Amino acid sequence: MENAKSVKLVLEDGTEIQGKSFGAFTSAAGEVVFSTAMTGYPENLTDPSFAGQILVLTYPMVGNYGVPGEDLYESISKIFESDKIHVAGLVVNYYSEEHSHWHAAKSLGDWLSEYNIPGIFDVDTRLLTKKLREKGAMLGKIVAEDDVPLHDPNQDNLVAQVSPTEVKHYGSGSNKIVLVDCGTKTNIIRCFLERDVELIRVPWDYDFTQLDYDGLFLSNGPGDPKMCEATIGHLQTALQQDKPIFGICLGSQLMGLAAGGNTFKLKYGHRSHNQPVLLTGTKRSYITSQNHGFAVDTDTLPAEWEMLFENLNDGTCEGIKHKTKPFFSTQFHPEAAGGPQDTEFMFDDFLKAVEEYKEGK
Ligand SMILES: NC(=O)CC[C@H](N)C(=O)O
Repeated sequence: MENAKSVKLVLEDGTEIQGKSFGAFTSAAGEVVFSTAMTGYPENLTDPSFAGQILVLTYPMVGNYGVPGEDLYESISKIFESDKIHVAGLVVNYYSEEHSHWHAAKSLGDWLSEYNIPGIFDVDTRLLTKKLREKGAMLGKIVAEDDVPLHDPNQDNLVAQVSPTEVKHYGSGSNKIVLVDCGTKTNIIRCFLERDVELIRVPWDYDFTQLDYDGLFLSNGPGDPKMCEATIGHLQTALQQDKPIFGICLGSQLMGLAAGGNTFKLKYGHRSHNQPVLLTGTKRSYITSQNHGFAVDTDTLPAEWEMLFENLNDGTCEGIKHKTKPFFSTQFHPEAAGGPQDTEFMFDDFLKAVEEYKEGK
């Protein structure tokens, strides 16, 4: 892009990296995290779990397939993971303003501008990632004209900012599932609606314990799971019963906390489409899509709980399960979007548990 204005990326350790502006020419602060996924920027940027984060992409060329046009299905997006861009900023190496794809409606830069989100390109994102791997995720900011203070998004209740304020109903089916929306990705809703499910989507702090349902689902979401006290409280009531519960990512962390375990912040998190996980007690591994900065500390889980999946790169917890009740979770994203769909069977496993519960098994 000729004529691109200069902007810089500043990290909390004092590092300053000069680059060029695309998207909105504005300043923004957040937590600087990296993803090694090779594709999927329309999905990543709209994933509410990225709220408050400046996303660094290691894949060297970004923007070449543009951004698809909006398309709705059951009043939710068919394409995007929510109805807006959630990242605070985007850092790439080569930005391809010229895009080409049958479904592209606009360029990545124009899309970022629409939501007033700054992008910076001409940054050696692999070198930057090595730094983030050594020092851990850092606070940082993209600075255009006006400077902004550094800001730690993990001190905010980000879930309250991205969760809906109203209850919504979707689909029809024989299994009534309550989805606690802490910032759900729409592909989770799509995965349920492709199955025999009537979905009741409720806000993060809604008292779902009063509802009539067959199974409870806890969504992904941004920030520190310990901010979700209201959800954890309601969940503790649900854990006293026997109705199946399934959680993904933040949902897995909330299940761990409600069970009495602890969560901790990972050094730099897992964000990519090729994270290997091992199903506990087997030699079976799966390649999974991930986006998280916190994890359940398996050692703190009460005796009735155990680790369901383990990350094969660093041994951290990738899901938990109750030893006797149908409560289980994945730290990774079985709904993918983007990334491999190899673990989508987790939705079938959950619905099987729901049907067995209804049959009184
Ligand atoms: N994708 C998610 O749900 C992320 C959960 C949590 N905010 C974390 O970073 O660990």
